[in-house]
Amino acid sequence: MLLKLEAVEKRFKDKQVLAGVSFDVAEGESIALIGPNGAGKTTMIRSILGLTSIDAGVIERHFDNHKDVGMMLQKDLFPDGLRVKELIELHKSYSKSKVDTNELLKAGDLVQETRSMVQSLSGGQKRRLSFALSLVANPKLLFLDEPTVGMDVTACRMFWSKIKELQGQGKSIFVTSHHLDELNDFCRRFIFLKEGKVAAVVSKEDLNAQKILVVHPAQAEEAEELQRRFGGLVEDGRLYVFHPAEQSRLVDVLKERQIPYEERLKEVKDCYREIYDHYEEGVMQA
Ligand SMILES: Nc1ncnc2c1ncn2[C@@H]1O[C@H](COP(=O)(O)OP(=O)(O)OP(=O)(O)O)[C@@H](O)[C@H]1O
Repeated sequence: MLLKLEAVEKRFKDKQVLAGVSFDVAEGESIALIGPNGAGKTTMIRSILGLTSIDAGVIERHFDNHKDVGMMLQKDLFPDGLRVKELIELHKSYSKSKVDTNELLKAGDLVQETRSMVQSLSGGQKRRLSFALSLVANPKLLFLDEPTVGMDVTACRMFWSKIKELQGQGKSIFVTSHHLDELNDFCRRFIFLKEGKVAAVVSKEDLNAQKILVVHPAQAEEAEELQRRFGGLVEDGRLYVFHPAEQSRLVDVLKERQIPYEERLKEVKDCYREIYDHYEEGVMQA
């Protein structure tokens, strides 16, 4: 066990952000922390890292915060007046790291930017530099808070391929992102936060064992009528039905009425729909 949270609470003035959060993380696990804006994901990461105090509960850390942890926080804050390679070497000197600078430049896809001034980098390049810096100490545990914000498609692909390589080396990854497809592909366990509590913990195995039924009626009214009878969520004229018993009852009706539908494996975004009653990529509000 690498990390264990028990009944963790955090309040900002009269706002209860974490209201009794418990879960644990094993060595080598890749965990996604999911929730709408303001759900408390960053607060939880900052609490785990000891960057913010908690009001109640226990956080057991079976790792050394200085030696074992790499992190990409939401804001990329770098000192002025340094070139990319100089900043990497400065970080290496802090942690007495023996990791090859060229490997770090490659991990952040920054070989072309080696001599660029850090403040002249684009938003996506700064994110990639943060990622390279998170790997300086060859950490066994990585905290990545919305790592791919600002990265283009190629950079995202390279980033996740590097994450896969790190997973293969047995590193533990703890990541938040609003891009649920990325999390779906790369994480093994998904923790959903709602109203300060863990609303659900879902494993990849759980997802692979569950189906979702998506109904495409010609008329929105028909989707709503079916929702009243069989439950689920109507979104963009489609009906998503989550519960197996309701799904099989509904399929009979769909066949009878010749309404098109698809059955597919459940994905992280379907869990999001089920838990928060809505899902729209990139526009997730609490
Ligand atoms: N330092 C602070 N002082 C007061 N309130 C804060 C502070 N930090 C966070 N909050 C509040 O706590 C709540 C949770 O914020 P947090 O940043 O943890 O959410 P999040 O899930 O990471 O959101 P996002 O997806 O937008 O990054 C928000 O209502 C936020 O306004």
